[in-house]
Amino acid sequence: MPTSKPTLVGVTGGIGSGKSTVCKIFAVLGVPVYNSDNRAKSLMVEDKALVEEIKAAFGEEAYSDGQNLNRSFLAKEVFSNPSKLQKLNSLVHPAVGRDFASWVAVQSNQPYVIKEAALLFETGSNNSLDSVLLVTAPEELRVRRVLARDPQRNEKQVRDIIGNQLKDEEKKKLADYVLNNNEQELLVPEVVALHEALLTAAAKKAAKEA
Ligand SMILES: CC(C)(COP(=O)(O)OP(=O)(O)OC[C@H]1O[C@@H](n2cnc3c(N)ncnc32)[C@H](O)[C@@H]1O)[C@@H](O)C(=O)NCCC(=O)NCCS
Ligand SMILES: Nc1ncnc2c1ncn2[C@@H]1O[C@H](COP(=O)(O)OP(=O)(O)OP(=O)(O)O)[C@@H](O)[C@H]1O
Repeated sequence: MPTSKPTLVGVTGGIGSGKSTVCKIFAVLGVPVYNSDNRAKSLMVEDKALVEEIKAAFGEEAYSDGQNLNRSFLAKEVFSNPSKLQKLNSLVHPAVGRDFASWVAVQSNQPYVIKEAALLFETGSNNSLDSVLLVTAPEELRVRRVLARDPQRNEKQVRDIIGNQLKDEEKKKLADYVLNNNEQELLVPEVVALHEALLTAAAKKAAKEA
């Protein structure tokens, strides 16, 4: 039954696991999805204080024409340099956290909503969610998918990104649900089954709080 405060579900997974694909199916089922990666990129352009902090830390080159996020420059800077990545994370993640809270505040009458993020356990933001679904796939399949999807990245760059993310074995210990997106099972029925489980969990939580 819909509540005024929705249950908060995280969907995470390493690069190329298929979490965006899974979230597109949840969205078709009517579940509101907050895409942290996309929102982060918007905030890195729209949030003036954040823009100034990024320019101060990474130089004017972080923006092409002074205003468009220079993603390829930043990707080269941070994904092969953990301390630079940590610096960028420390600027961007608090802004995303505030933006997500404002988004949740206007999601009334929803049983549950989804926060999709490449990094959830790594940032500790799982602690403010009710449950987390981890999407996994074998690493070699993930690398192949990303190289096919992102022609601008080479294999070393993809493996560097993987190296900056928590390993699936560690994430599995922290996740409430795991979806193995290894292309051996049909994805849509698996997401529909998870949707039903999440609706049941949200209804139980709402009944307890009523
Ligand atoms: C460095 C940036 C500009 C590169 O942009 P680009 O379009 O090339 O890559 P994209 O954002 O699509 O990221 C590619 C993949 O890398 C992984 N990734 C992104 N940010 C991070 C990070 N901080 N740590 C580890 N992996 C990351 C994700 O799996 C992601 O899907 C961008 O990734 C970024 O701003 N990252 C820092 C902010 C962040 O942490 N965003 C994600 C969570 S809010
Ligand atoms: N079950 C599947 N069958 C076939 N292709 C798939 C499947 N799942 C994902 N893909 C493809 O693999 C690629 C990576 O998937 P997706 O973009 O959803 O991953 P992601 O986890 O969101 O990655 P990133 O962290 O880079 O944003 C996409 O091109 C997608 O179409």
